[in-house]
Parts: sequence; structure tokens; C-alpha cells
Amino acid sequence: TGSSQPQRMLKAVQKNATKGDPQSVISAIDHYCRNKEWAMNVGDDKGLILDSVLTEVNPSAALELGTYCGYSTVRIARLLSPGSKLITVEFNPAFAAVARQIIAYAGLQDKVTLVEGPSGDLIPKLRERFGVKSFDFVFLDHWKDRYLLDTKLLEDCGLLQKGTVLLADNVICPGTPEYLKYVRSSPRYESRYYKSNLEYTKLEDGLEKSVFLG
Ligand SMILES: CCCNc1ncnc2c1ncn2[C@@H]1O[C@H](/C=C/CNC(=O)c2cc(-c3ccc(F)cc3)cc(O)c2O)[C@H](C)[C@H]1O
Ligand SMILES: [Mg+2]
Repeated sequence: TGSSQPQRMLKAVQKNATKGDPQSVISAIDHYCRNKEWAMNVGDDKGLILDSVLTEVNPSAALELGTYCGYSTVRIARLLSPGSKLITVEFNPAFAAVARQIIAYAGLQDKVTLVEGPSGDLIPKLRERFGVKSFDFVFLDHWKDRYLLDTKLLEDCGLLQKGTVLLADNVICPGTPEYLKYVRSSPRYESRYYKSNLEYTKLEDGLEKSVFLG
């Protein structure tokens, strides 16, 4: 039984990155995925857009749906102001285990709470478990056919406030048509598409930034 791809990604981080240096962890994963084995991280092209939206929002409470190996978790957490927190949700225990090690290697474990389980069950419990009033920023990068359902769940749980920014990965490839239709037609959102490339490729993909208007 050989290693899994996430385990090989972790090995690449441990071999090529500097402990406590988030940028070196990001670069090590990007280099590995570009040169050795493609993986579905948001990547460096879309990552720059994620960075700029994050810096603009400067969230004190951020949520990520779909941790996978923790690449975007590290990208987000490294830009949070002191005292700000990121909750990331992952339902696959093997991926969560790798992500915890990558987040710790970057030295960001104090800013990140990785919650294991399906978003549908966990979202309604975030307030009682973690004292979250509402989120300023949400990064959607889990199963594409769950973006809309979970967005509506966040609305219904009162976890979005006026000005909350939703940033959705993969709105072109693999695509999230029903989510896009919703945020672009709902009077409760102001939506904008950021064109980019699918991670580590020349194919088009992009991020949709949707501001909740309350
Ligand atoms: C209960 C379910 C919902 N609740 C959930 N609750 C908690 N965790 C959840 C939930 N649903 C999923 N997850 C976790 O999130 C991760 C899933 C991530 C999914 N991402 C993609 O599928 C993708 C594909 C491509 C792509 C593009 C081009 C290609 F040719 C091939 C692939 C590119 C990309 O950037 C992509 O992000 C992780 C693997 C999975 O365990
Ligand atoms: Mg993605």
C-alpha cells in the first residue's frame, strides 16, 4: 500500500518548505503540483485573487468549506490579522489529518480551527460550538453541487451579515451553474466574476465574489 497523493504533498512540504514559513509551504505545494502531480488546490493564479480579496475584506471571522490538504487554509490564515480566526470544514478524516500537519508546518495552527464532518451538519452548530456570531468571509471549495445548499444554510442560520463576502472557487471548471445563477440573480447579493486559470493549467476557471447585502 503506497502513499496517497495528499501524503506525497505533505512529504514535499516537509522536504522543501521551511517550518513556520507559510509562503514556503504554499510555494512547495505549487511546485509539486505543477511539476509532479496535479492536485485540486486553488493554486497560485487564483490564489493571488484570493489573497487580494482577503486583504480587502480583512475578516475577523472566516469560514472555509472543503479543506482538502489545507493549501487555501494556509493562504487564508497567513493573511489574517492578529486575533482573527479561520474555521475550515473537511469531512474526509484522511484529508483532515494531512491538512492539520500542513497547517501546523506553516505555524498557523493557532489561527485555524479544522472541524471534521459534513458542512450540512456542522454549519448549524458553529455558533453554539465556536461562539461565532457571523462570518465576514466564506471560501467555498468543496463539492460543487453543494455550494448553493450550504449558502442557503448559512443564510438561514444567520451566519451571514450585511457585507459578508462569499468567494467561490471553480465557478467555470468544474462549474457551479446553479450557485452562479442564484448569487447573480438574487437581490440579496452583489456578485462579480474574477477570470483566471484552473490551477496549474492554461484552462479557464475563475472565482465569483458575492457580497451579501442583508
Ligand atoms: C456532504 C458533502 C458536502 N459537505 C462537505 N463537508 C465537508 N467537506 C466536504 C464536503 N464536500 C466535500 N468536502 C471535502 O472538500 C474537498 C472537495 C473538494 C471538491 N473540489 C473539486 O471537486 C475540484 C475539482 C477540480 C477539477 C477541475 C478540473 C478537472 F478536470 C478535475 C477536477 C478543481 C478544483 O479546484 C476543485 O476544488 C475534499 C476532497 C472533500 O472531502
Ligand atoms: Mg477548487
